[in-house]
Amino acid sequence: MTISPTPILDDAAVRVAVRARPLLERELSENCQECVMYSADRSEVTVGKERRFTFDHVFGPHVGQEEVYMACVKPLVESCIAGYNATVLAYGQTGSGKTHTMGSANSNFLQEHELGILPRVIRQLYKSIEEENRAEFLVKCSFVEIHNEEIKDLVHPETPSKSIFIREDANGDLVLAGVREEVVTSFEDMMKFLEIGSTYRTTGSTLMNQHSSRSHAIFTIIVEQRSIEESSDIDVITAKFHLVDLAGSERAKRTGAVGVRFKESITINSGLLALGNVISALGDERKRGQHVPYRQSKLTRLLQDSLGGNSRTCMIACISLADINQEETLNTLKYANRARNIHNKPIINRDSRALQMNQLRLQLKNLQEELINMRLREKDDACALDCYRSRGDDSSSTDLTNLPEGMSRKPHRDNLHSIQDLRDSKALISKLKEQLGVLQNENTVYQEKLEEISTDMNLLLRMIPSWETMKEIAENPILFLLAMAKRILASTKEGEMDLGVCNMQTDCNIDIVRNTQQKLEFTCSPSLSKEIPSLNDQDKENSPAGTMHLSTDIPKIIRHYLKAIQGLEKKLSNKEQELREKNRVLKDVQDDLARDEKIFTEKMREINALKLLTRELTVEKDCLLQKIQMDATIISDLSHNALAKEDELSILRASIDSLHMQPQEKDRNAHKDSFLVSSKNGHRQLCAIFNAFEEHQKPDHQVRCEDMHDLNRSNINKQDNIFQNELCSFFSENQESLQRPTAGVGTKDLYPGTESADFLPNEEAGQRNLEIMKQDFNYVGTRDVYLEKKLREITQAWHAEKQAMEEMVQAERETWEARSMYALRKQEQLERDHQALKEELENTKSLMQKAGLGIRLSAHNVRELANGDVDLRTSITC
Ligand SMILES: Nc1ncnc2c1ncn2[C@@H]1O[C@H](COP(=O)(O)OP(=O)(O)OP(=O)(O)O)[C@@H](O)[C@H]1O
Repeated sequence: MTISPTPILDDAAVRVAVRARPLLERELSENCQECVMYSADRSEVTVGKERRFTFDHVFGPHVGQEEVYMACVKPLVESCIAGYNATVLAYGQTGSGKTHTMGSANSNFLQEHELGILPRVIRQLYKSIEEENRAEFLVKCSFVEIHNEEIKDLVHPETPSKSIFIREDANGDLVLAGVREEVVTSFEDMMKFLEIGSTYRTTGSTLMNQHSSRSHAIFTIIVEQRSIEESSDIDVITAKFHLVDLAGSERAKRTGAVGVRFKESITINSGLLALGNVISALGDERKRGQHVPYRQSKLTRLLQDSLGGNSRTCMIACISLADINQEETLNTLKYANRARNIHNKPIINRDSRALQMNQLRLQLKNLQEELINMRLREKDDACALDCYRSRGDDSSSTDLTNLPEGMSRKPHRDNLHSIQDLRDSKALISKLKEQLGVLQNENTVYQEKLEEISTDMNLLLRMIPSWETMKEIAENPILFLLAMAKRILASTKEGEMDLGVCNMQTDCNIDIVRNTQQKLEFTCSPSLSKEIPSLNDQDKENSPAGTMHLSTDIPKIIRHYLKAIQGLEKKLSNKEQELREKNRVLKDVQDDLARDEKIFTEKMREINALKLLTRELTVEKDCLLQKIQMDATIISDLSHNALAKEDELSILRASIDSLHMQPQEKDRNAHKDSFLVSSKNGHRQLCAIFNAFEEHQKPDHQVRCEDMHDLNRSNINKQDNIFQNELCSFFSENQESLQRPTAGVGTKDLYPGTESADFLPNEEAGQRNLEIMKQDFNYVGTRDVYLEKKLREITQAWHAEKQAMEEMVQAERETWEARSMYALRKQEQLERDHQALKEELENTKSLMQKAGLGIRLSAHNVRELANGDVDLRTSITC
């Protein structure tokens, strides 16, 4: 297997890469400019002029899919094969290239260089599995989306969202209950799953992206591997690889989201906001150790391990280069920058039971090796003795110089001892052989017991969820558990005691045991002293064969017993350590219980606070409803007014049309309004005055036509042609300056009281004439001009009023929408919080229940231990 034994990686920080996509055609046609720059070493990115950020990788618009994959994701696939969880997360504004980068859409029609991360991961995974010949693999996958805070199984779309829950399993890992994980055996099959899932993914068209993903998509690959190597010390390893394509952050104004899209937009943004809160709680130094709000949304709960947990994680922040997106780009980079400070705790996910079995297997192997070594040694010794004997039976004439190498060359007396030693060794070897056999038996028995215990524990774990429904358990759960525990204890103890007796038979000389028993009683634990009497029963049968001569064997026996005592002391210290361990576990459980109680109280407080908030919100909602009602009335009044104005306008239009169509019908009697002049318009109005008077046929006034375009027609000062010529040229030269109040020509004659201005621009006189005329005329101008002006004024006023009204209606509508959305969001948030709290409460309750039982059981076992009734190995904790 390719697994390194190091449990925790040095580099546990979340790695962050930034990828900028090139300008799209739409952006080019809008003349967008690039507002992002990158450093040559591909580690820095600058937005606008000032904001500079550093990341693990910065990919410009011309970097291809392959390069992004190799730099960011390939190492994660490798570590997944090594047993670590991994996550790749694409984040960014809508239309910034997340789906393109992740390759989470259908890849069937793409060319090799266009393939995104997902197909490449799948390909590499199967390649690595094929190359790996030291383990067998089982690969499973699932594909889900979170849309409007609901989880959907994309591979099995018929699964109702309501039956999908996020849960913690017995190991504390998060699992998606209700989502079916498919076993997949080849690259092609997994690509098929990806294709099916992406077909069912919720997408929609917005102004910013024609194929916008409206949900967060999570593709999970689970790799289970089992060692097929004899020497391997780890048996089963499981790693999860999450590939997450988040929905894009967006502004409804820019995407043009209304109705369903608008609602989606709100849930997308609130999911991303919750993710942002988690990132800042984990990444902000000042917030270290504070509560991380993983439960704020389903997305954050699902990604709990990926951010701050057991996973190696890489975030790819996708950005757009276009200056119209500068603000969003800046926000994305700030978001990503915070994620860089998150430190995860990745570990290899080993199966603890498999590990235990492995250790037992290893123990067995060591014992077998020991046996082989002993046999070899025995062989050598026997060989040496034969050699020694073959040199003569008379021990006194033996040539000791020819003894085999390694044998004693001491004096004869010592040699006799050596022979005796050799015999003893032989006996010891055979005893050891027996002991080894017994140990092997013991090992087998242990394994069987262990399996029994794990079966019982599994049964127990399976039964816990249906705890309350089973009558006999519900009536007395503790009794039930104790009965089970006793059964296991009894069976294990039986084997244990038998084995203990065997051990002692082979280890000890019975006579000596009797002699030293008293001494041992002072030094050994109650359980040990309990073991020794059992030998007394045996010695009666065994003593003839087992008796030794104390006078000759004392040093050996003492050595032997010292060894036995050491062994027993070792056992004792092991048991003491186990006891300490149990006490520690007990204390932990008690602490856990206290903490759970505290959490429980806090949760109750939170629930009460939430209830209060619900009441307040209900009141607020009622107020909002009232306000909405009022707003609706205002809007309908305003619409009414607008309709009335519309009618008024159409009447006015009709009247002006009738004026234009039937000029002969003009009311000639309304002369007060019909021939008026504004001298502000210069000589043109002079004409208008005279025309008007001519038209009006005022017989008592001498009408003199003063049209300056036809001065020859004028009979004023006709005798003075020179003056006329001068006047003519004066008008043509001073067109501009005449656009000011000018004295009316001959107004003295035309209208009594006015004075002649002698055709010269005489502002004062003109003004005076005008004032005099205004006293009699409401309006100085012709009737048509007057009506048109009036209409213009009314229309303008109406338009202004209409615009104001529309703005008011719009403002009211926006407030109304905002209020409704706020109320909706609050309600949803509340429901979510409520649900999460309920779940947490359930968890806490069951934890407390379990912890309580654990304490009682542990306490029970500790008491038994103290009385020396039970071996710690058989004690059970929940
Ligand atoms: N690196 C790139 N090179 C070329 N084109 C790209 C690149 N990244 C994105 N695009 C193009 O930009 C458009 C939008 O990309 P994509 O749909 O992946 O955005 P998104 O971030 O997933 O948007 P949403 O959040 O709305 O789903 C697509 O047409 C895609 O082909």
